[in-house]
Amino acid sequence: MLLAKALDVRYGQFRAVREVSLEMKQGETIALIGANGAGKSTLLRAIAGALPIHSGALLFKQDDITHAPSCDRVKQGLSLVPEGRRLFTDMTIEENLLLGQTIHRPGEWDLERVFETFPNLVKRRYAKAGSLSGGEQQATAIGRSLMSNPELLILDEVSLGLSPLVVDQVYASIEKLRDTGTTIILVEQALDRAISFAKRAVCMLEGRIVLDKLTVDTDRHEITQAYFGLQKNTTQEAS
Ligand SMILES: Nc1ncnc2c1ncn2[C@@H]1O[C@H](COP(=O)(O)OP(=O)(O)OP(=O)(O)O)[C@@H](O)[C@H]1O
Repeated sequence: MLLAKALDVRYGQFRAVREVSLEMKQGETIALIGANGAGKSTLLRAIAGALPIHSGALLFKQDDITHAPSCDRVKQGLSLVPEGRRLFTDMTIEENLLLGQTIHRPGEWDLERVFETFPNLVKRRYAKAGSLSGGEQQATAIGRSLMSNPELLILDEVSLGLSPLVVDQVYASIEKLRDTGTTIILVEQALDRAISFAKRAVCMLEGRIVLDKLTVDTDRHEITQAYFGLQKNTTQEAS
């Protein structure tokens, strides 16, 4: 589904993502792990087309999308739920959700299904997004992505700023998506949650991937070592 070959992403002269290669199959779930500043958001934003790729190649369903604009990537089925949600605060939940549908990708997701998946949004359907709680905003941001009927859903720090109870609710929803076969890349700071959610753990350190393993083949200790750069590179083919 996704193939990244030696991706470099830069801010001016600074290489925030360095020679990252990653292959992902349909239905797979990856937890992207790493310390603050490791390059996770930069990588996800480059995959989604929100940042230019300096060098390397990116293929989605075998099409070269290295330099494709983000709207074309959404049309092809790739959708990012960005860190910080980025909702239109003066628009209602329903209006924000409908924005996800403007590209008219066919599929099973529509307003009704989003409200079924996130029942906490039903009562707030006509409320302005700016007046929502953090959890409601997160559910709206995920719902807006789902409205584009994505084949690859990228979730950047979905639990950021949410209370533990609300995080549980958001995870219950995205676990449903995972279990129905949606391909997901997720950035999650809570290591235990990341490991239990995803089939595969990919850890970044200073812009590079330093560990890439199936979660059944690794453990908290090994990931923590990679997270802090305390062991030698354990990147391997996870398939
Ligand atoms: N707009 C920017 N301009 C310049 N440097 C940036 C910019 N955004 C991020 N960086 C730098 O790029 C590096 C990677 O940042 P990035 O946000 O991708 O990391 P991250 O792993 O997502 O971190 P966090 O967990 O804190 O969100 C960091 O050194 C950061 O300071």
